[in-house]
Amino acid sequence: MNMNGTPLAPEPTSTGPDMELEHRRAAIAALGHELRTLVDATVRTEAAPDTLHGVAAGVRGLVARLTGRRRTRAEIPDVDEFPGGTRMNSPVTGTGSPVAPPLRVTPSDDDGVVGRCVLGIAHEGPPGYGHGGFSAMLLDELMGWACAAEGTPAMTVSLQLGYRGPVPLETPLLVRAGVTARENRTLHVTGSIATEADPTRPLVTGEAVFVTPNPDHARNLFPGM
Ligand SMILES: CCCCC/C=C\C/C=C\C/C=C\C/C=C\CCCC(=O)SCCNC(=O)CCNC(=O)[C@H](O)C(C)(C)COP(=O)(O)OP(=O)(O)OC[C@H]1O[C@@H](n2cnc3c(N)ncnc32)[C@H](O)[C@@H]1OP(=O)(O)O
Repeated sequence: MNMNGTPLAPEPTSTGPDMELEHRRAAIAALGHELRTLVDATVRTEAAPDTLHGVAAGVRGLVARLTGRRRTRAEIPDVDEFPGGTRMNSPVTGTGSPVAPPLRVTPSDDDGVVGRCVLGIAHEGPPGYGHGGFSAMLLDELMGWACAAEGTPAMTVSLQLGYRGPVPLETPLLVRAGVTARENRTLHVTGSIATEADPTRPLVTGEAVFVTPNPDHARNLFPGM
């Protein structure tokens, strides 16, 4: 199973096309890391309006430097592995994403998968706590990884959450997900979010149904697959 690594990808160790891929991923992750720092600084700053206008102009200049071909809707980038692997710009796991925490996914000691991340002020709902929608995103994503880890990539058709306690920001979090039952193309998945410091007290629990699209449907949905 492919894992999402640390914010800055490791130094390339392979040769040829693999090295080029690692270089591209490292560059995407490096930009993502700086953008997340910018996002965090942006949502925290109390700088004067003149400073904010100056920074906005600087950012406009940076956007103009991202020239060349842009990927089209539904195109699968060559740095990605789909389905069930690295997604550099995923809003949840993507090390290149400005908004992803990003969630780092590893296999669990027991069945299923584990995700680790820290939410920041950019992910805030109630002051000091994570937005409930972000909790849903973390769980939905990790549940998808649990399906993929079993060799059956699938899409969410239903997701039910219990919010038992607020999820603290700037606190290491432990997300868990595992497939509990399957019937043909339908998978039942459960998951939870807790803090690393208190892993047995779930703050959010989830139950979901995932379905692996039939092959014709999958080809229609993901023509680039
Ligand atoms: C082999 C190709 C694999 C293709 C790759 C597929 C997915 C890969 C995607 C990501 C995997 C990678 C990593 C995971 C990362 C992130 C996870 C994020 C997850 C998401 O963010 S994902 C976005 C939100 N998600 C949607 O956008 C789905 C909208 N949906 C549909 O596009 C269709 O729904 C579809 C295509 C899923 C199935 O369509 P279909 O035509 O293939 O299948 P069909 O309709 O026949 O249903 C088959 C059986 O599911 C049962 N069923 C249906 N709905 C149900 C419900 N609500 N509750 C309980 N059971 C339900 C039926 O009752 C039937 O059961 P039965 O067979 O027993 O009668």
